[in-house]
Amino acid sequence: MLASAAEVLDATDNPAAALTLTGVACTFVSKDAPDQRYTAVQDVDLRVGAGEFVSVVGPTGCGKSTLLNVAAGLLAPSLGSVQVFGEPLVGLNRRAGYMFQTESLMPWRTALANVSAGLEFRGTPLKEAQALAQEWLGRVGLSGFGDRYPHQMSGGMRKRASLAQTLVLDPDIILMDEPFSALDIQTRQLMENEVLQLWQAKRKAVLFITHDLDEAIAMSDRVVVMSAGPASHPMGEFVIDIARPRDVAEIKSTPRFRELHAGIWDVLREEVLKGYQQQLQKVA
Ligand SMILES: Nc1ncnc2c1ncn2[C@@H]1O[C@H](COP(=O)(O)OP(=O)(O)OP(=O)(O)O)[C@@H](O)[C@H]1O
Repeated sequence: MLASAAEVLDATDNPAAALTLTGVACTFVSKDAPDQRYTAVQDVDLRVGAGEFVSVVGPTGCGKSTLLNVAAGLLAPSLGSVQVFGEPLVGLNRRAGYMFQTESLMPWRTALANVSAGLEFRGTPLKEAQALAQEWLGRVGLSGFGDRYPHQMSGGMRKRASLAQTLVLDPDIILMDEPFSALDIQTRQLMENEVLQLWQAKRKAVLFITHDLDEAIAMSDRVVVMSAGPASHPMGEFVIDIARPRDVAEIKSTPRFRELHAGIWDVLREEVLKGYQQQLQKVA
């Protein structure tokens, strides 16, 4: 269901927002030719409520990762502002945990040591850090694998360990950039269901970036559709009114899922085609 203007306004005013981007623009300046600029995103208003699961979908290169980097505090916007639980974000977003597409595990550390690393860096005593890491390895189904090094684990196991590595720090906001795109479809569905179960138990705010509209609908409370770049911005926002708990594989065959998919794809299709044309022009 396309969110009404009143609903969006109401959400923006809600003081419980975990993350609020207001009027955000990001312009990149070419290192070799400073007069060449590219505005990836512009006029972006985006809000993630406390405990809300929001996905951002959009054509390739539209600026999804750029927005996540802004939310993480890794990239300062050229214009606009970011608020975290009502406070202006300055520097790194310390209330957020990240899970990116790329591998985050340190190859020289075991699974257990990888999961405990963040706590150790924060100054948690080693024994306590290891106990918490072991607990989280159990939650992601890796109890017996704490002594394995990343190269001794499958892709799915490494993703599980990365998930534990992110969640052990108990962040209030979880930022995920296509975390499961490298996995085969079965493993991916298992991981998606596991993330939903963990999220349901802890109800953190999640900003989830994905190319995959099915995944966005299956996981989220709300799906935000970005326009094709340059100056990409949200052009549609859909409330996913499908009951939870959900099984991501099962709900895809329900009439409501298909209806939502058709509605969102209607908005997204043209932008995907534009984005694809732009990619071709860049290559040519
Ligand atoms: N540091 C940078 N310097 C210059 N241009 C950049 C930089 N980071 C991103 N861009 C450009 O900004 C645009 C948006 O990139 P971004 O990676 O955010 O898009 P995306 O939607 O996440 O892409 P994809 O869907 O392919 O992962 C792209 O055209 C990219 O080339």
